[in-house]
Amino acid sequence: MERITKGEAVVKLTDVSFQYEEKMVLDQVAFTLERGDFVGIVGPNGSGKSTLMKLILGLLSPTKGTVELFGQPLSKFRDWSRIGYVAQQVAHGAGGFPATVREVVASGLVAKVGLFRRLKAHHHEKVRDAVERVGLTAKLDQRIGSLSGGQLQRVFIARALVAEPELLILDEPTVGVDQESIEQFYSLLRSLKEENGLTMMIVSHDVGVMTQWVNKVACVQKKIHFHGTAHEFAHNHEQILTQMYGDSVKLLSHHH
Ligand SMILES: Nc1ncnc2c1ncn2[C@@H]1O[C@H](COP(=O)(O)OP(=O)(O)OP(=O)(O)O)[C@@H](O)[C@H]1O
Repeated sequence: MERITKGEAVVKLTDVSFQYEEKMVLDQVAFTLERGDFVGIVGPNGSGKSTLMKLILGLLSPTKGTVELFGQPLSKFRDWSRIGYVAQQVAHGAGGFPATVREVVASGLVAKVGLFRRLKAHHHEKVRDAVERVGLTAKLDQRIGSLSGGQLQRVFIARALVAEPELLILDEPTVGVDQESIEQFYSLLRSLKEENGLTMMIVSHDVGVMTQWVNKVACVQKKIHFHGTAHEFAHNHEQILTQMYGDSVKLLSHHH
């Protein structure tokens, strides 16, 4: 598998518009994610963040414009194991589900192994390795219902990493995680990114914390209102957020 070198586009959206029936959700969006980026996506409720992710994951097709993944048009892209996805979780929604950490993480190999194939020894090795990378080796055979919100999120990260993706996409992964664990969570993401040479994209409403850990920020509300370094965002965030959210920007100020 040819790995793209730093600076090249892992994701490229050109002039992308998307509408659900009559409703225009994204309007002529240009967006590039370069290899090695850790991008935080910011925007109010209903501003099109999840839609942007679904377009990148191939779950939706643009009404207009083109999406390219690893230099290939979406229609030709096949190797989805290059992209890991951590879906939005309902807090502790998986609590009653009687699967162990090992089983949940192994389910991340479906794209590689096939749904009904038996896992081989080297697959079990990958599962143990992914669990170790998120620091949950001691919980390998515990049921996920017994874990805290923060631990559960790490299980989902391990599941997304087990197939060794190059791009990891996370949709509001800190919902249901307590404030103290959120910092640990971002710290883990950053070290996973560095150790594995990952490109990452994260949507989160905890803007104040998130923007301290990412290196780029993109603000989405139908269009891309801002796309730059986290440093540039930090210097202009009041202006950028007021433009998007109005007065509620004050809600964020206690983080700074
Ligand atoms: N399947 C659908 N059919 C019709 N409209 C939809 C559908 N999914 C989303 N929408 C609408 O599209 C808009 C953008 O939704 P999207 O989920 O992308 O926003 P978001 O920024 O991720 O929001 P949130 O922060 O609340 O998760 C919203 O107005 C939403 O109501």
